[in-house]
Amino acid sequence: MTETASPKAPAATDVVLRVAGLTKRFGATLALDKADLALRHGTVHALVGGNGCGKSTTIKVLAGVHRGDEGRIEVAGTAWDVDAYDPRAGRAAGLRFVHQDLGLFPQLSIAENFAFDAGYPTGPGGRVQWRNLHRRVAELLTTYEIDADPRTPVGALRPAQRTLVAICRALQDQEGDERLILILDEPTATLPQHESDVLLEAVRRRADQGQTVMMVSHRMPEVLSVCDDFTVFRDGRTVAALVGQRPTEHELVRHMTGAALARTIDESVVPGALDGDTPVPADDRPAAEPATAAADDDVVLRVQDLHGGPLRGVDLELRRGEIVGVAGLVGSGRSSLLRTIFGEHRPASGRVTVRDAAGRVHADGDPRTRMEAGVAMVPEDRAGEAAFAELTIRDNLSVTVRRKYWRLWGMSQRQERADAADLVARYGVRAASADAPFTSLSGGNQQKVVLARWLQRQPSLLLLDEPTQGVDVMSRADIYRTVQEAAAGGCTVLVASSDLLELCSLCERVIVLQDGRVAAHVSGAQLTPDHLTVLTQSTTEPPSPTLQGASR
Ligand SMILES: Nc1ncnc2c1ncn2[C@@H]1O[C@H](COP(=O)(O)OP(=O)(O)OP(=O)(O)O)[C@@H](O)[C@H]1O
Repeated sequence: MTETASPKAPAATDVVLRVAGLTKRFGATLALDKADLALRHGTVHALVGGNGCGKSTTIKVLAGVHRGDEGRIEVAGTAWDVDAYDPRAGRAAGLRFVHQDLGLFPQLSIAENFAFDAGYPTGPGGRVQWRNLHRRVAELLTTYEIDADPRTPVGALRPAQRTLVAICRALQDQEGDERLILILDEPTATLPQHESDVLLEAVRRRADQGQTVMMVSHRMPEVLSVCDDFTVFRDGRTVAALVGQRPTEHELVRHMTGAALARTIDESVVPGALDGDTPVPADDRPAAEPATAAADDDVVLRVQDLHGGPLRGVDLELRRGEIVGVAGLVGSGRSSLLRTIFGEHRPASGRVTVRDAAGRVHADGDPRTRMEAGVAMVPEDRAGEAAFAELTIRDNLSVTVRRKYWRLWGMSQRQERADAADLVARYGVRAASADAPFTSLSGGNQQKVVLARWLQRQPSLLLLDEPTQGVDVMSRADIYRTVQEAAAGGCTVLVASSDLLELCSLCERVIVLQDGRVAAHVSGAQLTPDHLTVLTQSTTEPPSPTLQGASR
């Protein structure tokens, strides 16, 4: 395969969705630059590329959220110039979308979520025919092999089940119609490994039965395991269309980055992070010393018998410069642990002490006092919780270090601008300029900005919740490198992640939470994704396989 692998054009009769020469500008930003895409009937198609390369914009043009500037769209034989494209006609021709936020109402039952979309069946006098609704939804759930009762609230479902319910709902009006084309925007971004496996198996089965699926994902191993065809975007252009081929992860990354940058990543400080392997041969890892062996003045974080929310008696000690991971299923208490340490949640009982850079020990506090003590926290929902959407990228970068720009005569905008430009370059933020609005950034680039903002504070304790969710494979290597450099400089890092490979790449040791308790400490040769998968799922896992008959 060459860098701009000349696309092996799918046979015209096979193609059920074709995007040709699609261009889209947002002001000065050229988001799509004559991009092409062709989906073959009955295949799973991966649309991949770095943050900000135009994947979501393509989906949004197809869904009618944005109007394209130039190009053509063809769905099931009907073609439009983009300025005449009507998303309702696209839908009538078979396009169906499941966006990352799923658009489900967690407090409503599965059946009500279906009815919300398609309407409630009613009888004489407009009364809702609940029995009909439940029967119809139960049939659909059976077809999709979702092992759940239509009366179950969506919020009680496991994550992969929720995504499957959203998929099933999107297809409900014409279930079984092979003309439907399902478009999934990062369906597995928030799912732990075993949950994404369940989802991907279901997607694969649908394609084997004739459904066409396109998915966007930053997780290379998973697209390689499930997809038939690959389209790679770079800077808004199609740089490779790989039809019926099995590229390697390195080949895909080379297309995404251009060969020169791919070489840099190959030599990244996280060997193996692109290979889907355990990064460092397990036997070569130094076994982590038990935390209790640490000299007292070396302990930066001490958590003692912590209770509150889902947490049930957590004990933990982190030494200066350590990177420690937190693994666990959704609901195991990962995020609550980080938030309680940061002072956002008040513990019911127990104690959290933090040692600042000057060696002073601070007992429980709120987020403000924690920040003063040198603690930084990057939450999971960065765009929603951690960013100032209405401000510029520069404002978002400088907001935590504003004091340093004050001079006798006022703010030094020049210094602030120079620092912002430096951070934008260092973290590979793809933006028209640092003065662009934060909301104009792609999802992955928003995350890079929030991370950059906190890391520049040079915290003594850094709490990271899902630090690379939605971040492209190239930037992920940059982020790992930055975190490791911070740790080498004395920063202590506690990182919660559902990406077990990430934990093994980044951490010296990992604690496994189950139902709010520390179920295991893992380090040295034991620290492998497979072993962590077993530990996170053992004993307290709810019993049901999500899909009846799913082979796992
Ligand atoms: N509403 C908007 N206003 C201005 N610029 C935008 C808007 N939406 C997207 N862009 C810009 O268009 C480019 C493509 O963004 P897009 O969201 O399509 O990328 P993406 O490939 O989906 O990225 P990610 O993987 O980070 O989600 C980016 O430079 C982004 O900043």
